[in-house]
Amino acid sequence: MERVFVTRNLPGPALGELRRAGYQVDVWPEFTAPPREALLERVRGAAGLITMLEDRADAELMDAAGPQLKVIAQYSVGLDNVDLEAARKRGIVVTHTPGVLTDATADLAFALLAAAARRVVEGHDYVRRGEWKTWHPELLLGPELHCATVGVVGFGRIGQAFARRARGFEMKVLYASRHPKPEAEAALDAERVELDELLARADFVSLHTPLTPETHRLMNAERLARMKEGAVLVNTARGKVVDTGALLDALEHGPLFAAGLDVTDPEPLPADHPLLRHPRVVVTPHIGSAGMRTRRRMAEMVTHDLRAVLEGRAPKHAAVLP
Ligand SMILES: NC(=O)C1=CN([C@@H]2O[C@H](COP(=O)(O)OP(=O)(O)OC[C@H]3O[C@@H](n4cnc5c(N)ncnc54)[C@H](O)[C@@H]3O)[C@@H](O)[C@H]2O)C=CC1
Ligand SMILES: O=C(O)C(=O)CO
Repeated sequence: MERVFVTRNLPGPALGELRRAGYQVDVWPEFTAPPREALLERVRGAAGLITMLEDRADAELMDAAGPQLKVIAQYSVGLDNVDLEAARKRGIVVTHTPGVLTDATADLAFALLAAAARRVVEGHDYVRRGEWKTWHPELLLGPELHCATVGVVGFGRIGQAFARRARGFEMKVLYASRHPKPEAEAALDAERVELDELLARADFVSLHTPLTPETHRLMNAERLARMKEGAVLVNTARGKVVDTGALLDALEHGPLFAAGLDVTDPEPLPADHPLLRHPRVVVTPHIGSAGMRTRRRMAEMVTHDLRAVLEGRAPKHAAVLP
């Protein structure tokens, strides 16, 4: 019986189905990720791994698993925690979950934009503190969403889905992308511009690139300083795409009005982190894809692809096919 190690429990029936199909499914029982030593120990002898954020799937892990390891099925679309080259060299297939989580993540990005701009969390805290004494024309003013200009950085699946939501609010869409996207441009009446121009013109900037050496700290002090006065930054990509210290500085002394962050650096963000003391920073704990239906479908995708590899068929969502 082939063994599969799963680094956290998954919602829905997918793991039960994998067991019924004859696999020995070993699930890490805790809510937090396995510590490194435990991870290296538990992967030993596995033919397949289901990994996710916080699991460093590198050469050391692959070698600790052993030569029978055929597939790493990553329970996310982002693959920045997986060493794809190491997998390729060892003949290990890597799969992931593109597409299925696009709408859930775009929904959350838009929710963060609305919450940060219109001060939803700040307003809630204000009421909870018992400070709501009267209606006042100057209470908690924020920038308008409708008819604003939004800048989308990384115009792939989630970036375009976010832009579709922005169009529903009659926003003008600018995008920065390595390659032109003429079809999406036409459908969304979007304008491709250089990143610096986007930062100078957009009222709201939403980040949707993968984390790569090129996008690491893409939003550094210099770029944050180029943003429009009163702008709002939304990050549902990866925390390391933004320089956290520079972000705080841009909020306190620079042009930024507010930020909505689903991903942070560091991540998880400690409760005493200075970002959480800023009244106009809204943080969610990396829940972009956490729609109930989405997370079940992600579980189906990883288990179906994992079985495909172990049973000699082609997986549908391969990032590495040696
Ligand atoms: N917060 C969350 O829970 C989630 C976060 N994500 C993050 O969102 C990312 C994007 O996901 P998808 O849209 O599905 O990927 P995608 O591959 O469809 O889109 C990414 C786009 O970014 C572009 N890009 C890459 N480097 C760039 C650069 N330097 N400048 C401008 N554009 C650049 C790519 O060409 C591509 O068009 C994932 O890699 C992941 O890190 C994804 C899902 C959930
Ligand atoms: O899919 C991803 O990349 C995530 O961050 C979690 O769904």
